[in-house]
Amino acid sequence: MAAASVELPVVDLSPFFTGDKGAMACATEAMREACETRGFFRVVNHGVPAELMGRALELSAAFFALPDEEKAKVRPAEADGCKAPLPTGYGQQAAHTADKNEHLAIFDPKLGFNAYPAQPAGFRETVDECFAKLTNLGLLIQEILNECMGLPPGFLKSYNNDRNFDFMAALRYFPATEEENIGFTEHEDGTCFTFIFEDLVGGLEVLEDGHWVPMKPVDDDGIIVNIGDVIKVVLSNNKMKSPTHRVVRKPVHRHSFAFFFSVHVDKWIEPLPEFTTKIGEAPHYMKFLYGEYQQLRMRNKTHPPARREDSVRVTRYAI
Ligand SMILES: O=C(O)CCC(=O)C(=O)O
Ligand SMILES: [Fe+2]
Repeated sequence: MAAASVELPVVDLSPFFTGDKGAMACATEAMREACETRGFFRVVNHGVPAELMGRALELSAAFFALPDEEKAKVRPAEADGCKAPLPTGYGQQAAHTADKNEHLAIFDPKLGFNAYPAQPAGFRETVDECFAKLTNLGLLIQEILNECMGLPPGFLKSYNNDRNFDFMAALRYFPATEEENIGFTEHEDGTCFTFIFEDLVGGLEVLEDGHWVPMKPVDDDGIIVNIGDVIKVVLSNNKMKSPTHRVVRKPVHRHSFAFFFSVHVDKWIEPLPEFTTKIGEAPHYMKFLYGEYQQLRMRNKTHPPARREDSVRVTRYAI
């Protein structure tokens, strides 16, 4: 029997735009609770126009519907010399991997890494606008998380004030077949946190108490926030959750956008004193270089280990 779908806790961000201090405190508390219990929540009144997200999904559906030869042309001008930390442009998961999706990766437009399709018209402007709006939302969520974690004001911002490693992916999942339906294998995100917005097809699932629980597709213009390994597991020394999730495929194509709020690859990551020495707790992770972790995670995709349990996860650094 299929598990009942979960409705994520909703955090209304409007007080942060109106300046209502009491309501800001309530929203912060709701976010803290969601981060500590589940690591997934939904934000509404977040400042990213619903019309913009809808347009981005429509344009990405039109792009992914193009013939493969057309899509394959969307590569950075100097594919070999491109200094982007991860592959940019169009990509499809390799046939030998379990994941069955295709994607278009977008970095901050000002870095010059991006390749955009010529068709459909308006694609570039729309995704660039999404990137800018989601970056602003990321900065706001970072500030609220800073408060949730009880850190000195502005700590997370100065911990990593380099936004050049954030990126966004437009994703399309292929329809399920009789034999298999994995769209994105189970994983935790390696980010600080991730934003997801999607069409109404569904398929995102979260592992809770050993069971896969489907998430109801968001139909209220909300954005899903998913806490990642950096802030949650490591900086907070496991106080906050970095949930295990996956995407299962449905009878029809599914479209989504994921925005990854990340850190500089040269950043050393380790549990903060606020969550260890200052409270008399032993660190649960050793110090590691973010870029190394990211590269090992990429290898999970390009050279998947024979046994799923051998995939590199943040537990590699667990003490
Ligand atoms: O497409 C989605 O809804 C989720 C994708 C995801 O989990 C990821 O890109 O890390
Ligand atoms: Fe994910």
